[in-house]
Amino acid sequence: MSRTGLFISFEGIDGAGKSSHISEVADAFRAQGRCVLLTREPGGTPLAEKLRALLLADAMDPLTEALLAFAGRRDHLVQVIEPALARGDVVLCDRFTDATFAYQGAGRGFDCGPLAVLERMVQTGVAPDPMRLREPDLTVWFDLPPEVAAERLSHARLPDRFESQPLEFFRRVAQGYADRAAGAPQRFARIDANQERGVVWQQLQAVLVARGWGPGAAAAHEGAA
Ligand SMILES: Nc1ncnc2c1ncn2[C@@H]1O[C@H](COP(=O)(O)OP(=O)(O)OP(=O)(O)O)[C@@H](O)[C@H]1O
Ligand SMILES: Cc1cn([C@H]2C[C@H](O)[C@@H](COP(=O)(O)O)O2)c(=O)[nH]c1=O
Repeated sequence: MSRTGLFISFEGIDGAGKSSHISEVADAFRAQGRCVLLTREPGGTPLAEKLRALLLADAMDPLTEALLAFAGRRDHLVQVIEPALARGDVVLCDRFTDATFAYQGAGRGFDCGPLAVLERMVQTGVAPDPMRLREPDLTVWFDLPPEVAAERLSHARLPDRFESQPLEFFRRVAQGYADRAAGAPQRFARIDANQERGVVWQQLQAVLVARGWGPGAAAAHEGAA
């Protein structure tokens, strides 16, 4: 019996708590007998990981950032995400295209029109229906005030090129995510990330249950790939 692949992305400003919770979501799906692919953007393939290293370290203008992000995304979709979805796997991706709209669009102030053109070029021609725009089935948005995220990160690690940006940059990025969520309310689920870990996890579980992907949902995944 084949299963339908699921594509879930996790979004939010730096330090919002995505990475801390993705492995719990992976365990929840594995407990249902699902194969889970954990991946990330920028990155996810050898080529895209090289582009990630450039994006996070080298100075460049916003268009160059956007082009590198989308180039890596195309490779990631073709090499990793689409084959996993075709197998019926659950793909859990730490960031996807909403990050480009939030960081390069809202954060850097780059025009969203060309980003939307790139989104369509990069994310079509990969799914079984070549006209279909490949998007996550669900985007979990960790919403956290930038001040709280900065405080959390100050104890966590050395900042990269994005994490070193001022609070005002992250206020714009957060607004960018809010705008993306408002534009796709069925795809987005907002998590109040300004809660202790256990409460954040409870919210995540509630999102999975609401989508029919909670504990005991294995039978519901059976179907055409
Ligand atoms: N609910 C929470 N309460 C307090 N601290 C938290 C919570 N969740 C995560 N943290 C801590 O906040 C820091 C950032 O968390 P994490 O790395 O998961 O964020 P992230 O969204 O993946 O960030 P980035 O996108 O920059 O990688 C870590 O030190 C983590 O231990
Ligand atoms: C996909 C994507 C990411 N970014 C930024 C956002 C983060 O600051 C870094 C990735 O670091 P993380 O610790 O793995 O979250 O890259 C971006 O600016 N544009 C994008 O499209």
